[in-house]
Amino acid sequence: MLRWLTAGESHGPALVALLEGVPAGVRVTSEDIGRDLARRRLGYGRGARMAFEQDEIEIIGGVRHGVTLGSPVAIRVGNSEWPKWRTVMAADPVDPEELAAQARNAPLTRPRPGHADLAGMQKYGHTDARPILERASARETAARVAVGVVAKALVKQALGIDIVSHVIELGSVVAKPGLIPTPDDAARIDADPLRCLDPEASARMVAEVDAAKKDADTLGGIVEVLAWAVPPGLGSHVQWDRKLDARLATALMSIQSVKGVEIGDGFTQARSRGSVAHDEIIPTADGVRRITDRAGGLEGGITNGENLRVRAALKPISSLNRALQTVDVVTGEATTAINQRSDVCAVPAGAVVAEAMVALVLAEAATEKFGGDSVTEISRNLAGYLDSLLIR
Ligand SMILES: Cc1cc2nc3c(=O)[nH]c(=O)nc-3n(C[C@H](O)[C@H](O)[C@H](O)COP(=O)(O)O)c2cc1C
Ligand SMILES: C=C(O[C@@H]1CC(C(=O)O)=C[C@@H](OP(=O)(O)O)[C@H]1O)C(=O)O
Repeated sequence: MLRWLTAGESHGPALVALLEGVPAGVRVTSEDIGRDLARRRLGYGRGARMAFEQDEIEIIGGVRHGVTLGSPVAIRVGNSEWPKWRTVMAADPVDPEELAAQARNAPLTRPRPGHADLAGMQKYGHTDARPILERASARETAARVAVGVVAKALVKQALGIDIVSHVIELGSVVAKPGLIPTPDDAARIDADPLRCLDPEASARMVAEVDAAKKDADTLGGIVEVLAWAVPPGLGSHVQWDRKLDARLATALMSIQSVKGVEIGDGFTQARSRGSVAHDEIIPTADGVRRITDRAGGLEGGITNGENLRVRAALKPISSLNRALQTVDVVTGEATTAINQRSDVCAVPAGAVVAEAMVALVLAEAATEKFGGDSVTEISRNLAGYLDSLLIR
């Protein structure tokens, strides 16, 4: 069983991630992890913090000389800005006078609508949003991307699966419909400021970000993730929590600011007649294939041998310079929300995080089906399974 957890606060010394159940023989290095963490920092509309803060990566268990051992993989993503927060975020008690002298320790009593601030303060009994926002922050997604790199390497090396993502909508701009990125498009997508495959839409997205920034406003959007060469048979129809579509939806919905998930063309399918909603099956020299890809490669909670295609909708960032109405939780008075530095738009970064989440779900499902002790064993079991398929 593959399982993972993260820990750490946004302005703490580091994030850590622990991934257990990784088979032996996956080739992965700190440099590979650094590459995806750098991709997560990019994207037009990200705030100043992305430029001055560095992720300091250290693999602290489970890998030897660039190859996984089969033991738990532990990764530390250190935060280069920690010295500035050493007192405010200290784990151990600090001198109260020293703490009081820190401007950045001033209680945050004006919760932001749309962030975890107020609900978290109510739930955990705080009148300062700091203890909530530190963990709610999407800084945590750096740890997910770090373990996602291991999951991507596992599914690529054991099963030949490639995962790509792109931005298909940003604010009111919609990329040309039907653009399906292949693994060969990955570098071109990364080079685009919005990670969009449609250059004309990308230019309009840049203008939309500029306009939102000028208006002290923020934007959301929709990302799509594709997994190429997924074998049929991952997931299962037999129980709610074994269905792969449900597991993907949970994983994607858990990303900060994601409010909608779509499997394939799910919402369009719902508005269509059955005769044009499904992917008809035809015999070909390469085996049974689908004429279209509306189901996103999933039927009955099981991969059907076509490419996997899922989408996640991110709401606009909730920290606005044009601050929204709120209540000061100490005085009870109406006021405006905390309006500290923030991203205008984090949709391109959200796409990179979504890739990691899809990789983690696929890695879990693949090790379930094909065994989880070594890459060689998984590949051999996959080959045997494909050879023995009654219907191909
Ligand atoms: C990559 C990424 C970056 C984000 N950056 C910000 C930000 O700078 N400011 C902000 O208020 N919210 C940001 N968010 C969204 C908040 O973390 C999120 O809205 C908050 O944790 C509440 O969770 P919810 O929106 O899922 O309900 C970001 C989300 C992602 C995925
Ligand atoms: C640090 C990251 O994203 C942060 C996510 C975030 C939020 O509220 O989610 C708020 C911002 O942090 P701050 O309020 O300190 O400027 C982002 O910079 C990151 O992605 O590495």
